[in-house]
Amino acid sequence: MSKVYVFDHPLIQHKLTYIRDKRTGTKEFRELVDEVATLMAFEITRDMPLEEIEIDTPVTTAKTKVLSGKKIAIVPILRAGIGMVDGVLKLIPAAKVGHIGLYRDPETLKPVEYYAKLPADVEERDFIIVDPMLATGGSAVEAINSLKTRGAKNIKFMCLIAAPEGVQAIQESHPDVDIYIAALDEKLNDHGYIVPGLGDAGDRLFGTK
Ligand SMILES: O=P(O)(O)OC[C@H]1O[C@H](OP(=O)(O)OP(=O)(O)O)[C@H](O)[C@@H]1O
Ligand SMILES: O=c1cc[nH]c(=O)[nH]1
Ligand SMILES: [Mg+2]
Repeated sequence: MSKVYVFDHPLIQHKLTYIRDKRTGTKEFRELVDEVATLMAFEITRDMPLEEIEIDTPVTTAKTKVLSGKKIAIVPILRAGIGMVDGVLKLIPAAKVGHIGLYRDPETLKPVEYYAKLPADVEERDFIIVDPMLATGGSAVEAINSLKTRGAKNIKFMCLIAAPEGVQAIQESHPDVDIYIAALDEKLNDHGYIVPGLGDAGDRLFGTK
């Protein structure tokens, strides 16, 4: 069963309040999403493997630790996931970036894939899928399917706000994928929007509404 981690650090909660606020404009919304993505990346990398090396400090020789060079790929679900990429790259600058293009059909709420491009060495990489919203879970489940079909084995899913329905959908379809969220909201409304949520993440990021 997928584990669910809620990163409710005070800084994340504070920034999320302004992300949710409908008075927050595009520029500030984008900056805040970027900042929260960085803070979440700090938490999500806690289990990165280390190895011991020996170095000379100005005082003595010391055995100390460095990252053991695990290969990471960040995969935003287009469009809204793009808003989280740079924030994660600030902490994992050597990561490769793949893209999965999906939109949710407004009538059926089912995801429609229109693009996929991943790093060539898919099987050797650990993937972090990023998308601000996990609503019905249709897009996340489809993005994970898409990665697995192309050979990905180790996948994490990271979002800002999740609905219980979306968490359940990932857990049922992909119990090997752990879920990292900043807030678990109450429910979905009749249009499949998260309540209280933040509205349409893509539109708020890119100023398209
Ligand atoms: O869990 P679900 O019910 O599938 O909904 C979540 C998806 O909906 C939004 O994308 P949207 O379809 O609005 O596309 P956009 O990013 O291009 O705006 C969001 O960024 C997720 O990808
Ligand atoms: O609340 C929601 C649900 C899906 N997609 C969004 O951008 N917001
Ligand atoms: Mg959208």
